[in-house]
Amino acid sequence: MDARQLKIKAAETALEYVEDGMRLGIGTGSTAREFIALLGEKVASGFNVIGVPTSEATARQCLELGITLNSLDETPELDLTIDGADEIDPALNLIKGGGGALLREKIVASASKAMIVIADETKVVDCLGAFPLPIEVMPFGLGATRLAIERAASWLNLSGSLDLRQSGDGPYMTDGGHYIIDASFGRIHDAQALSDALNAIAGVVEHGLFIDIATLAIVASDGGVRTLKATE
Ligand SMILES: O=C(CO)[C@H](O)[C@H](O)COP(=O)(O)O
Repeated sequence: MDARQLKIKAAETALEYVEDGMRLGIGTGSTAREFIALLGEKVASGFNVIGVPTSEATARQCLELGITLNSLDETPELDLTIDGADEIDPALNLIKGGGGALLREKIVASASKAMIVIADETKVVDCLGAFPLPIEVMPFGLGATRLAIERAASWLNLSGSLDLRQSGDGPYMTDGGHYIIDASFGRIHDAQALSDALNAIAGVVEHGLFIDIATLAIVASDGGVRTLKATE
């Protein structure tokens, strides 16, 4: 199976967890896009959900498919969020934000009773960090924030390049009007400590470490689809 077929397989399985009438957080990225396409087919046949999108791109796709959308102001508590991930560790801690939507993704997933991650097998790792960690930062004070990130990382014996994500002629801009720094720290042995250190930096808006948020992962490979539950 090619990569797209694996994403569709994971998305199909995730759809089985969506019940009629659910308030649903809807993720961003190429795997989430396959899920939204399938959800759209179900909605077209009379199934009802209230979706809360995690990005403008997801909102556009949902609206094209006739999926009802609300904001988190209108619907502040969600039953379930379904989203992709860049890495998944055995405790179901994640790196997210490869698609640039990590802030809204974390807000939406945190407002949900459960979060199901959909992915192909390549996203499953023993230890987070091969994928550069996206860190969403304020454009104001970028140099100072970058230095603070470097220092915070070095206290945790982490180092590596901090690359300002680019798009076209300039820095990539998130839906929230922020920049993203992709931090290549390598293996992150203590994700909680790094999360705490990054959250303490004034110019950091959010980062792509999702700790204790995902409740289930649906992972597709050539051998079939398996579900992973968090291990302590
Ligand atoms: O976090 C994300 C977007 O911010 C995506 O869920 C993540 O990048 C995975 O994307 P894909 O399904 O395209 O591999």
